[in-house]
Formats: sequence, C-alpha cells, structure tokens
Amino acid sequence: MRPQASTASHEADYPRNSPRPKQRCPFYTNDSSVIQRAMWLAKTPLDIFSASFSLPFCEWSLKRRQQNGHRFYPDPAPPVATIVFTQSEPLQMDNTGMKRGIVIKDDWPGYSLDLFTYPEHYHEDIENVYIPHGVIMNRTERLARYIMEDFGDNNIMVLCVLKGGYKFCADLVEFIKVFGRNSNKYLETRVEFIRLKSYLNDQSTEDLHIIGSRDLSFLRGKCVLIVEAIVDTGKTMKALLKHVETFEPKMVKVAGLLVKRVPNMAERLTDYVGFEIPNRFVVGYALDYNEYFRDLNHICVISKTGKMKYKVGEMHMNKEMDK
Ligand SMILES: O=P(O)(O)OC[C@H]1O[C@H](OP(=O)(O)OP(=O)(O)O)[C@H](O)[C@@H]1O
Ligand SMILES: Nc1nc2[nH]cnc2c(=O)[nH]1
Repeated sequence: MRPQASTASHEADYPRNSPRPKQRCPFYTNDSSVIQRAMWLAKTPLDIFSASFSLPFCEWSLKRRQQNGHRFYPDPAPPVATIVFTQSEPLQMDNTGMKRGIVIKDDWPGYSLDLFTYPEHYHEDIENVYIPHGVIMNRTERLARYIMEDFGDNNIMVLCVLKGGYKFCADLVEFIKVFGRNSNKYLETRVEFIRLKSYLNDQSTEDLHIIGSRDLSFLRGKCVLIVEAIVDTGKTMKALLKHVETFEPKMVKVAGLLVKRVPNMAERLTDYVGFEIPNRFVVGYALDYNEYFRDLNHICVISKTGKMKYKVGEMHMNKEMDK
C-alpha cells in the first residue's frame, strides 16, 4: 500500500475516498478556494443557504447565503457562507477524465503532418502528430489543478523521472506555481530528479538501471509527486515506487502524462493521467527513440523509416550506462 496522507487542512477537506459525512455538519468560511475544494472532495451536493449556482467543472449545485448583494463566485472577497454537508445521492460525477485521462481510441489516426510545424529533419521519421503540443499543455494545466486540490496545504516534493519526464515535469510545475500565485496559496514546490533507463530501441529490456544516486532520503516525511512521461509495461514505475517507499515519505502520488493501453496495464499506478493511449510507440515532448526525437514538441508515432534509421544494438545501451 502506498502511503496516503490525509490532505485535510479544514473540516471541509475530505480525502477523496473517505466516507461522506452521515449527518449535517455545518462549518463557516468565506474562502472561495476552500469551498471549491470542499465541493470537489465531498462528492455530495453542498448546501449553502439561499442562492444557487453551479461550477463548470462539476455537476453539483451550490446554494449560498447572499449577503449585501455580493456574488459569491468569482467574487475575490466573498461574504461569509455557511456550508452544510448533507447525505445525499452517491456521486454522479464522471471521474473518468481524472482516472484514465483523455482516452485515445485504437483507431485514432493522428493528424496529418502537413497541419503542424515540426523539425524538418524528422519529416520521414514520424507517421503523424498524435497529440499536438497545445493539447498536451492544456491537459497538463488541468492536471495541475487536480494536484493542487489534492495536496491541499502540503508542500509538494516533486520527483521527476529522467530523461523522458523532464518536459512534462517542467510544464506541470510551472502550472502549479501559477495556480498558487493566482489563488494566494503559496505552496513550496521542490523538484528533485532520478534517472531510470530500461528501453533499447522500442523494447523494454530486463535491465532497469537507476543512473546516479539511489539515495532519496530527502523524501522522508514529505508529500511526494512522482512525475513521469509514460507508464507502459509499468515496470519502471513499480520499481521506482518500491524504491521511493523505502524512504518513508508521508504520501506518494504519481502523475503520468501518458498511460499505455497494454495487456495487464498498470492502471492503478498512476493517480493523475494525461492521456490513455493505444499500444503504439510514441516519441516527442522529451520521449525518445535511442535519444532522438526529444526535441520534437508534439507527441508523434514513429514511422518504420524512423525506427530503421535510428536503431542501435545492445552495445550502445551498455555504453550509455557507462556514461
Ligand atoms: O512502463 P515502462 O514499460 O517501464 O516504460 C516507461 C519508461 O520508459 C521510458 O524510459 P526509458 O527507459 O526509455 O529512459 P528515458 O526516460 O531516459 O528515455 C519512459 O521515460 C519511462 O520511464
Ligand atoms: N519514447 C517512448 N518511450 C517509451 N517507454 C515506454 N513506452 C514508450 C513509448 O511509447 N515511447
């Protein structure tokens, strides 16, 4: 079991899977971000007396006491509101987007290369633009919001999995910082790195190497967010989680930009998923094929020509490990 700390910092903050309150339980706040989080976490309609409105990202309606004619949302200084949790219908909200990410179907052909710009030298080496850079960025922004909501007031110790995860990590952390600034919730985000390698060409190998220091003692007692570009067979993530847990962090969550739909896929490993993709070898946005394509901004499917052109033998892998 991965350590899961309660992120509760307020009566309103229920960890996502905890039982809902059985009785009406009022508390008072005028903090709009607390109220939004409460709605997100509680999974039950909240009653705040009087007026009502609904937020675009969930289906609950929220009633509030209207004071002095102020609007509650997005009023930066809302009036004091009384929130009462009530037992009600089970969750109606569709959480698929969070658990599985945006699901890309097996028959998705990708976009024609003509529609986008990309480094000319890869012209023959990629089949299509599978996920355009702008879509990656927007999805990353959304994941940053889920993460902020879950981590509450806990500082985030980010562990970036190199090399593939460097772009996703940089963008995700930037969005988290922007949300922090905009909501006056200044969380400390510290970023550390670990380098893992197991792929040769497009195949997972038996050798999973942690390159560099294995000492992650800085994670002890911290709320850790592992940031990884792709979870495919899940071998890398399983090994990493096992390693991380030996350092006794307070909580560990995993953000994966891509999770591949493979037989026996490792769904449970990833808490925040950008996209669930078919079983195809993708490159770009720091994902490589023998170190090529990291400089491509979109996520693309590599072509046969690309695979042939940049293919290497096992000797190459051993040399890389020695570096
Ligand atoms: O779920 P899995 O099948 O274990 O695959 C996922 C891993 O594969 C890639 O790393 P790679 O070994 O290619 O190293 P890199 O990140 O340095 O490219 C990727 O960045 C993940 O870490
Ligand atoms: N570049 C790349 N690395 C991977 N590691 C595991 N799966 C993949 C993949 O589809 N692309």
